[in-house]
Order: sequence, then structure tokens, then C-alpha cells
Amino acid sequence: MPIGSNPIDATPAPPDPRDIPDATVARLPEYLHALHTLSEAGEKTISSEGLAAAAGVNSAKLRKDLSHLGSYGVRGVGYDITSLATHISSVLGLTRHRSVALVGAGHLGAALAGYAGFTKRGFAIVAMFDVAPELVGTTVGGLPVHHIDQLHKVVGAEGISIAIITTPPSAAQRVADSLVKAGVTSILNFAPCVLDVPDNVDVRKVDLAIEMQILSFHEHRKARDNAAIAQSVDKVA
Ligand SMILES: NC(=O)c1ccc[n+]([C@@H]2O[C@H](COP(=O)([O-])OP(=O)(O)OC[C@H]3O[C@@H](n4cnc5c(N)ncnc54)[C@H](O)[C@@H]3O)[C@@H](O)[C@H]2O)c1
Repeated sequence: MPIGSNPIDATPAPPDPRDIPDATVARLPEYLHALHTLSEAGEKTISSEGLAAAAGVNSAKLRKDLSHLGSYGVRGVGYDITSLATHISSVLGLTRHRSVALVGAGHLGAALAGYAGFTKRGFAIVAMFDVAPELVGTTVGGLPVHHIDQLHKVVGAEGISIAIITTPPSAAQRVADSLVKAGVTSILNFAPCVLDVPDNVDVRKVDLAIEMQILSFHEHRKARDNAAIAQSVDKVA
């Protein structure tokens, strides 16, 4: 007996993307990654508890998230892995391959360009841009490095709508302005600065230093808790 109205293999009606909460959208890639890993391991179906554990979230949250997508699974069987992965991919707009531009072909840019994992997940960095004469005209990670002046031409020719910024922060706003002018509407910014963009442009910022600072806070708290425990043990002894 289905838990919800959709049988396991039925393709649910596509949800209106505006109805899916941002926090749910942020977790969908985790679910998709877990589903791909399970599929590669030869699994066909997965319980909500199993999928929640694989994605590192609690199962009530996972069920709620998937209910926003109209996916309810089947009691006693769970979710069909292939159908659910296809559905999540479609909600995330990953059923079409996305061409990505990268601006700043330095250390980080080169590392990202050489990472094969993006292609596996539906993204391909197709062009890099820089201003350094020693980089322009060369290939980095197998990709041509164009001068930033070529941005408009290449973005149009390659149908690029997503770009990654890996320039120093002092250049990032100027680069973002050029990207927006060239037609890019989504930016992943690695430079440690806030970008000012029009409302129709989405920016995601990645800052590993912030993640480290949060871990530092947890380390600090653990040390404090351990000191408190040691003190109370001393008192008892
Ligand atoms: N988010 C993170 O966790 C994280 C981690 C490491 C580095 N970073 C940031 O990433 C950025 C790049 O770091 P990196 O170590 O690769 O630096 P890098 O100096 O090796 O590379 C920067 C590249 O940007 C190019 N550049 C400068 N101005 C430009 C412009 N106007 N247009 C196009 N290209 C331009 C430079 O020529 C250079 O090739 C920095 O802002 C750094 O702070 C972020």
C-alpha cells in the first residue's frame, strides 16, 4: 500500500520549482549523490532510513524534502533508486548538460579545471579566462585559456550561463560585472568578497576558511567541555 498517492515507479508530476524550499533544494544534490553511489553498488531500491543515512540527514527531514517533489516511496519497499535519481535530476535541471566558464586560471582555477568529477555530475568547464600574458593562449587542465576580453564572444558561442570566479578578490567584482554583461546568470564565487549583481543573477559563495572557522569553534567547545569534565573528576577524586 503506497504511503502517498504515487506508486513507486510512477513519475510524479513536476513540482513548481518556486514551491520547493531553498533548504530542500540545498539537500537534493546530497540525495542525488547518495542515490548514484547506491546505484553503482548495484542497489535497486532503498528505504527512506537507508537513503537518509547515506546522505547524512535524518529520515523525517528526507521524507519531508522528497514530499515537496511529490515522491513518497512505497511502504515496505522504499524508493526506486533510478526513478528517484531521474526525478531529482530533472528538478535540479541536470537532465541537460551545462557548460561552465571559469575566470582566473591560477592555482585554484587549474585544480578545478583538472577535476573530472564535474563532468560526471552534468557540468563541463568548457573555457577559462585570465589576464596574465603567461597564461592567455595556453591550456590549463586541458582547457584553452582566453583573455577576459573574449568573454562575451565565448560565452555566447558556447551557450554558457554558469561561471566560476577564482580571481583575487580585488578583481572579482569587475569580473562578475563582465560575466553578467556577457549573459551569465549564475556565479559560483571562490573569491573572499561579496559580489553586487542584478536580481536575476544567482551567486553562491564557497569559502573553505569559513568552514574551518566553524570547525575551530567546535574544537574550542570540545576542549572547554573536556576541561570541565577533567575538573569535576579532580574534585571527586
Ligand atoms: N573559497 C575558498 O575556499 C578558496 C580557497 C583557496 C583560494 N580561494 C580564493 O580563490 C582565488 C584564487 O586563488 P589562487 O590561489 O588560485 O590565486 P592565483 O593568484 O593563483 O590565481 C588567480 C588568477 O586570477 C587571475 N586574474 C587576476 N585578475 C583577473 C581578471 N581581472 N580577470 C581574469 N583573471 C584575473 C590571475 O592572473 C591569476 O591567474 C583567490 O581569491 C583566493 O582567495 C578561495
